[in-house]
Amino acid sequence: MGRLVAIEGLDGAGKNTLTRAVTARLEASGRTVCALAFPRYGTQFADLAAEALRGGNGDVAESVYGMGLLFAFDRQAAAPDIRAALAAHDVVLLDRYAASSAAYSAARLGEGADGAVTAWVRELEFGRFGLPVPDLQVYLDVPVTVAAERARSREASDAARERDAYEKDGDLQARTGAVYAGLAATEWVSPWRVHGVSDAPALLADAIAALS
Ligand SMILES: Nc1ncnc2c1ncn2[C@@H]1O[C@H](COP(=O)(O)OP(=O)(O)O)[C@@H](O)[C@H]1O
Ligand SMILES: Cc1cn([C@H]2C[C@H](O)[C@@H](COP(=O)(O)OP(=O)(O)O)O2)c(=O)[nH]c1=O
Repeated sequence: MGRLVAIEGLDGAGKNTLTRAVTARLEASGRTVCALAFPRYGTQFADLAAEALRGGNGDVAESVYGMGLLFAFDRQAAAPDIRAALAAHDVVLLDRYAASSAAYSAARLGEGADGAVTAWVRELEFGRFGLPVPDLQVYLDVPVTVAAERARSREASDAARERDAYEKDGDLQARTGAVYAGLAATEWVSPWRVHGVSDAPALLADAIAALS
């Protein structure tokens, strides 16, 4: 049975880049790795959520809990794939997982890491839906200004990566970062590790290798 590790952080923090570096390092040490990313674009619930964040699907995006349901259904639909990946690999790396819903939803509502919506996400996804609990959650702690600049330059170089409503909202990103720090400090759902902006990916890969 593999170890489940979720990489969390702001838009443009470098989650995808870190996931690839950690995968390469773990594979070089002989471990098998499967990487999955949420939202799972190209599948129904993820596409509904992405459209909503770009002004589609009526007033869905106005509802914090409504968006939380779409992202949660996306993960519920992927649960069989996560379980299959855990059965076949040493490590399954997730680029965003339930904590993304907790952080962005609490930030939108002006709540903290210990507020009502983070408890709702936890109960919905790990209680009612029975999603696999991560062995480790990683907060990629990058200053909001750095993450925003990376997201902006990515948008400029790739038309397919036009920033959505959350990505364009600097205040929301700052509040989301604060909630993530709180989730990590209180070990929301399972153990957390904070990965700093100048920490080497190898540090994280070695910590993940030590889990198994
Ligand atoms: N450690 C880093 N140093 C400099 N640039 C980075 C670093 N990590 C990521 N980037 C760049 O920042 C942008 C966003 O990175 P990405 O991994 O796609 O972020 P995320 O998946 O968190 O949205 C990309 O253009 C990427 O090349
Ligand atoms: C997975 C997930 C994402 N989000 C938010 C974070 C992002 O602002 C947005 C889109 O996800 P993101 O990972 O940024 O996708 P992209 O590949 O377009 O960069 O959705 C949630 O609010 N809850 C979730 O459960």
